[in-house]
Amino acid sequence: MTTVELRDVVKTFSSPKGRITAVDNLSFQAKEGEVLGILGPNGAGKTTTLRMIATIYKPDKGTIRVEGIDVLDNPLDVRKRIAYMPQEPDLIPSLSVEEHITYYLRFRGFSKKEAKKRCEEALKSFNLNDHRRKKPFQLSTGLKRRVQLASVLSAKAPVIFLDEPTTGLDPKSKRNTWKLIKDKIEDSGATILLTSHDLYEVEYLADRVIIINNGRLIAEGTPRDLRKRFGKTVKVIFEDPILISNTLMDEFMKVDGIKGIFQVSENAVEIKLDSLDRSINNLVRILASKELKIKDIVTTAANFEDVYLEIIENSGGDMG
Ligand SMILES: Nc1ncnc2c1ncn2[C@@H]1O[C@H](COP(=O)(O)OP(=O)(O)OP(=O)(O)O)[C@@H](O)[C@H]1O
Repeated sequence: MTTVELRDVVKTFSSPKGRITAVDNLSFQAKEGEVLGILGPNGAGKTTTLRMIATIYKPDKGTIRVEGIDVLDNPLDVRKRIAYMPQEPDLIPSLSVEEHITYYLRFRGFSKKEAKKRCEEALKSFNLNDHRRKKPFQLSTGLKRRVQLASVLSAKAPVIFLDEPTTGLDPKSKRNTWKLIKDKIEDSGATILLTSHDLYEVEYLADRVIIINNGRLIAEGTPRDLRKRFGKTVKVIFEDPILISNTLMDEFMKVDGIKGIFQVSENAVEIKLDSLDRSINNLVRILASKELKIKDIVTTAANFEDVYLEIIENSGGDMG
């Protein structure tokens, strides 16, 4: 079932330089139980989009629905369906861990009894029992994040925003937090909208990603699909050792679609193509014409970060 749906959404702001189009005819959907990564350089329009879904901003044009409810028709009902974990750990300094979780659940509309019960469950399942009476100043950044996650996830909202959930964490705490998020959201059934500049995080957590630049959707798919679609480097392994002389290099570089050639071992080269679909035939043709004995041609696994940067670059956009 579709939980979040945006159709042709436009949002403009006035600025000293005139009107800025922050979100430009954006359409996308997120399904129940899906983790949707929202990627894009600084200023791409991610926060504005999330704020419109959360009914903080009103779209100028287009429709946004959360569980079928239009954000303009019934903003309060939409808000009730969304739990938000902000970028900065926003724990209230005077509250202990257990007070914070209970307070958050009370604020989300749970009765005192239900909030207490859910808090106990959260303390147990997020391994926070030993820290339950500590105040934020006694907690590491990783633990503060865990308290935030415990609060947000125990509210059982159908839509959860995770805004840069591991910013400021060291690599080990980051990995622990990713694992925790993955474990806890797996059977929550919630739709998670995840924004992050950490491409490894997104690849690990997201089922699907959308990439936004200048307010527009420029790519959409699973991280794996995008890697396949945009990863354009092939490794050619020859039967015999080969030396890529300058003359041979020039000949390769003249072929339509070949953007670079690098010797990676005595019998292998990596070749960067401008499109895997279109250019592979030209590559095979030139290799055949040289009578080089080929052992194997493999698409090298493009790293998701390279793929992302390439997508942004191809969209003609500013890199942030
Ligand atoms: N309240 C506002 N008033 C005026 N302009 C705004 C406002 N909010 C955002 N903008 C502008 O809209 C554009 C999109 O900004 P937005 O914050 O949505 O980008 P973002 O993708 O979230 O960036 P980041 O990754 O840096 O958080 C930017 O040009 C920004 O300056």
